[in-house]
Amino acid sequence: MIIAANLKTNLTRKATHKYMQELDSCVQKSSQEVIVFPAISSLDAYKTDITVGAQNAYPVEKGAFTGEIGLEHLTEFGIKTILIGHSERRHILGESQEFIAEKFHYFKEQGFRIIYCVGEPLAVRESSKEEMLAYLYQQYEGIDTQYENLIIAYEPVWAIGTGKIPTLEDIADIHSELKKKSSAPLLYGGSVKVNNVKDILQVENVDGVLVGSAALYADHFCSMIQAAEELEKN
Ligand SMILES: O=C[C@H](O)COP(=O)(O)O
Repeated sequence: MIIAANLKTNLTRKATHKYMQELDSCVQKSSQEVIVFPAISSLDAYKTDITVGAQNAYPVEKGAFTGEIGLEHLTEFGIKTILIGHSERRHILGESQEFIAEKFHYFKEQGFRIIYCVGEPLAVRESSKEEMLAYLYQQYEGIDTQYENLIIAYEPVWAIGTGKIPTLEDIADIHSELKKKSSAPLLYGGSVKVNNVKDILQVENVDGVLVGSAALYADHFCSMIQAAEELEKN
């Protein structure tokens, strides 16, 4: 399974080094694929089996894009994994589908592993299933859903950082619909915690999880990796 941590705007470089060190011993004992997305200023060439990814980068090698980083900055640390389309970039930072697709194509051309996020806000969730799926499918526009290095993460916006999650039946239903769009591994994200990860990982068509706040503590994140490990052994 794929167990990913998005550290967002948390953990300094020093704290991230400590975090990676703590996590490393956990990952050594596991056969799960573990990916960590540190804050941009905490990117580094970590000596670890954990895949380190970028939460964001501008689709350019380098240039005049104040406040952004480009391919050159990722290459310095051997980073070949990137998160694209996260709801915080769509809804807080105002990234359009067109720009997200541009980023996707740039990093696809560079052969990056892309974790591509889709998800609906609460108002859309409360509309009909058809409207909700239409909203989600619009987030696939301009994206190569057959890209071999693609992982998709379904993250309902209203479940992110709120402690609310869809029912397991709803996750199963939406994941089965999304699998029709792409056979890429499909992660669930949004309020995944130590106490619900096992149930979520057992839902059909859930190939892993993308965890935010509950992954900020290495021991909590490690418990989630162990939960996935136990499920695979049984
Ligand atoms: O990328 C991760 C998601 O936004 C989930 O965040 P959360 O686990 O804090 O709800």
